[in-house]
Amino acid sequence: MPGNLKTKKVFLTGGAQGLGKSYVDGFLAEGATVVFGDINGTVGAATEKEFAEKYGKHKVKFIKFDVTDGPKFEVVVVAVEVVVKCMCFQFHTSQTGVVRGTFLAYKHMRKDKGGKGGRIINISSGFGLENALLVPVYCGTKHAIRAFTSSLALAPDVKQLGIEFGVVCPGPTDTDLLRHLDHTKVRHAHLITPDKLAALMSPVDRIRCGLMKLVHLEEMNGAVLYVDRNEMNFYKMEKVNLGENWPRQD
Ligand SMILES: NC(=O)C1=CN([C@@H]2O[C@H](COP(=O)(O)OP(=O)(O)OC[C@H]3O[C@@H](n4cnc5c(N)ncnc54)[C@H](O)[C@@H]3O)[C@@H](O)[C@H]2O)C=CC1
Ligand SMILES: CCCCCC(=O)CC\C=C/C=C/C=C/[C@@H](O)[C@@H](O)CCCC(=O)O
Repeated sequence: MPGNLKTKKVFLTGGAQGLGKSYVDGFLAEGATVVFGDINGTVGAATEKEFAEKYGKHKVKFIKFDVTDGPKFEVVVVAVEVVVKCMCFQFHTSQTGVVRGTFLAYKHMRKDKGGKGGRIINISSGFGLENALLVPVYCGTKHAIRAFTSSLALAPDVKQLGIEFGVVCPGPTDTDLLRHLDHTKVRHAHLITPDKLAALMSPVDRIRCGLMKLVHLEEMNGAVLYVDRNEMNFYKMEKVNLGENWPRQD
């Protein structure tokens, strides 16, 4: 359980804007030191400046990188661990980045290899829990992220290694992703008008509250949080995978 975050170092990806930026803000507000990466150097630098003014220069650092760039990702994760030697959270915006980043963080945090343990939180979506006629590819990647992370949480040695895995599944949220949705790429786009979509969105703060609730769980391993403007619930994965984990433990 992280308890007081003042001594914690948090690492996030996709932190320049939108939900990632809001998460950076949430951790900084609780006193953590945050390193965040993003592919967008201009917006990332502006976000770093904004938070450095609000929370202090030494509390926040931005690194421009693409989560699909393996070698750079490794350097970033290693650097964070070496510099701060403490727990690490991470968030990703692409599936390749999620898988690679999760294994890198796992490798550097595991206690049996000299790490300090920590929590790895991946960002899925409400579409990682249900099907989505309009965006099947996106939906498939979000299911993959959710299932990948929940499957890692099943490992019998996680306690011993000091690592916990959790997932956040936000509902529709007011960020550029939805505000600037390219309707030509959405299948059967007539089924949802921009007005209807806008009415469903939560403010980013609402999702950040959910994330911080997950972060403060006494035991986080295996937690899957769904949060939208009306609901904030932890789900048991049995609901999604029909009650079976493979291989079965009977
Ligand atoms: N906005 C929404 O309704 C929901 C969003 N999500 C998820 O939350 C996450 C964040 O989404 P939003 O804040 O809405 O999007 P956004 O588009 O506002 O922000 C995404 C950030 O990720 C960065 N990024 C993109 N590709 C990158 C890469 N290869 N390497 C490093 N950084 C990269 C972008 O530069 C940007 O700063 C995504 O995983 C999204 O699928 C989940 C459910 C709902
Ligand atoms: C319970 C509902 C929760 C929904 C939360 C979300 O994740 C909202 C995101 C909704 C739409 C996202 C669309 C993303 C689209 C682009 O990546 C686009 O290029 C998709 C390509 C088409 C496809 O996925 O098949």
